[in-house]
Amino acid sequence: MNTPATRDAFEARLRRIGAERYHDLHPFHGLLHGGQCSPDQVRAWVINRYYYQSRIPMKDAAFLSRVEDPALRRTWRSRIEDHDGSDGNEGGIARWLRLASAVGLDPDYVASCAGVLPATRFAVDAYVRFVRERTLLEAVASSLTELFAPKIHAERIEGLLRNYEFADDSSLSYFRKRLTEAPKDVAFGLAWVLDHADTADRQDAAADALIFKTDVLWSQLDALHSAYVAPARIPPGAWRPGEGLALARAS
Ligand SMILES: O=C(O)c1cc(C(=O)O)c2c(n1)C(=O)C(=O)c1cc(C(=O)O)[nH]c1-2
Repeated sequence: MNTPATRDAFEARLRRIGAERYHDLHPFHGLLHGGQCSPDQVRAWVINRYYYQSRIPMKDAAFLSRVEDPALRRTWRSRIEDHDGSDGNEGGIARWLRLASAVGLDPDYVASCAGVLPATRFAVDAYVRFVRERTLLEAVASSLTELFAPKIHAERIEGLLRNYEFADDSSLSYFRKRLTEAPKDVAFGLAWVLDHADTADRQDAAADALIFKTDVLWSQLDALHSAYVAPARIPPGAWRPGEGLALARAS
């Protein structure tokens, strides 16, 4: 049997996956953060990314339903509240819909998930299914893309504020809040994975789960780029510019 890598070497392997494959490297993020997206391209991103946001608490609920350890459940359940809200905290989904309004979309339209690209659905649904069906180690490891998220959230806040009129403290509050939520989640998740990936096979499985998750994120941006960046190829049934606008702006 292969001997496992040391804790430090294994952590370095996970971080290398992020350095090579995380979606901060995707050209669509370059366009978005650099101010080169049209209002409709920003809207398409907001609509499709909402689908990811809306499924995150569902995948965390799927995870919780499989955990037998009350201590692990107690720690993990705050992830659901971070998105769904709780007393005194409006939650990430409501904050995302504030962003939708700020870019001129009807939040009810966005929340309906009508117009989400088929490939976005396939990728995101695959993530929920992965967490429901694979080992707990693979499920936790797949959330570790969040190791790399604070950097992209900080870049996004800075880039959107600099380049787009809709961007202000209210419309970007989702990302500002994630800057404190994500590090707490991921510190726990990383320690848990390092503790539980105690054989070479388990380390390989955890690394593969993280790679799978980088693919889930990358595919969503591929779908957006293909549909909405010239030469745009919007699939049948997906959002078309002019649809789902807030009434005041549509007239
Ligand atoms: O904006 C981003 O690039 C980004 C990436 C990720 C991620 O790496 O999966 C998450 C988020 N944001 C995020 O806001 C979020 O709540 C979140 C939860 C999770 C997860 O897998 O449980 N990832 C992410």
